[in-house]
Amino acid sequence: MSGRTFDSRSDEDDVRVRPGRRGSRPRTRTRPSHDDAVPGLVVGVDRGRMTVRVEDPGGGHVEVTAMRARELGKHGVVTGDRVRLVGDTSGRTDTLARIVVIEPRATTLRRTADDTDPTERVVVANAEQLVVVTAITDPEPHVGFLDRCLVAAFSGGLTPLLCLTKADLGSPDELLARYAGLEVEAIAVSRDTDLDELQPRLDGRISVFVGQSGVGKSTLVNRLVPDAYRATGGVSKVGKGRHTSSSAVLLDLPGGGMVIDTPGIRSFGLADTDPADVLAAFDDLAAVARDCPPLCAHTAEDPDCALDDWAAEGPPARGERLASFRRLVAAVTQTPNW
Ligand SMILES: Nc1nc2c(ncn2[C@@H]2O[C@H](COP(=O)(O)OP(=O)(O)OP(=O)(O)O)[C@@H](O)[C@H]2O)c(=O)[nH]1
Ligand SMILES: [Zn+2]
Repeated sequence: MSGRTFDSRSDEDDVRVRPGRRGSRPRTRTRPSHDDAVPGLVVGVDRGRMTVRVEDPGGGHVEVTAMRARELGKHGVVTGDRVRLVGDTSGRTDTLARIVVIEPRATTLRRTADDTDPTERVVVANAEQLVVVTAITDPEPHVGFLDRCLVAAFSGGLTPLLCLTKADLGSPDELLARYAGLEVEAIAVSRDTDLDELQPRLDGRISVFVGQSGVGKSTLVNRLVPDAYRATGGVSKVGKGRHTSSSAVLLDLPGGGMVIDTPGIRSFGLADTDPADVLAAFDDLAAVARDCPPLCAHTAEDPDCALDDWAAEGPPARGERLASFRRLVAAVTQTPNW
């Protein structure tokens, strides 16, 4: 009698549906479905080890140490990523889980690694707001840095918020005037006054804080998140606090919401960002720019840029807004002065 015996399954049978629960998805050897992988939020990354927050059945959460599974290929995992884990997700000491899925990112904060590597990399995922911390004085504001931060926010889908520190040392008016045309929200704070204006803007949202050295960012984060233990005043941060890596760390605000502090991220080099990404963040200008000639780069040198007519025909505020927009577009192509 010819025909197949029970032992003569084809290779295909091996990778197709195994008999099992009705309605279950086909399981294949090559592409595991990860239906049973556990969801988590990456709260810190340190030399290839991720700290991932996973809900526990009791309504709290545990922090699980995890590595990236090889199947993710080149896809990096960053703080703020929503991921799925397999393996030991108990969070017990000396256990290690594997990250098998990185969920699509709602926003991305990108920058170049340093002045020798011109590739933009994602440094934080899924933050809603970019809080750009700058001192009114001591150190003097670095406007190129601020402009590039704003571009990074606009092009990555984050809402920027300027936080001007050391308000006890000077007036914020000059800085504020510079950003008036952009309609970017700004708040002045100082170490000795309350944070009543800032706090409601952070509640319930994920905000990533960036700032150059000495601006008072650690002082501020410590006040917002009392158990953050960020080192201040130039003291080394290594060994202080729960997370000791130099990468971005996610911290819970007592009133709800989260802060992502970025101790190792003090500059923003942009390389792959396109001026069109900046334009997309300015609804009013983008609508006008539809009348521009093809290939118009919307700079002051483009002779028929529709934005020039729009500014000339309206109140002076339009001119300020256009000038600010063009400054940001120029910042995209600037070589950063770190
Ligand atoms: N006058 C004044 N000084 C402040 C204020 N906030 C912070 N400082 C001082 O500014 C210095 C820098 O503060 P940090 O909080 O360490 O600044 P940082 O931005 O974290 O800088 P790094 O520690 O280099 O990362 C410290 O000497 C602080 O005491 C403020 O509101 N007013
Ligand atoms: Zn144009």
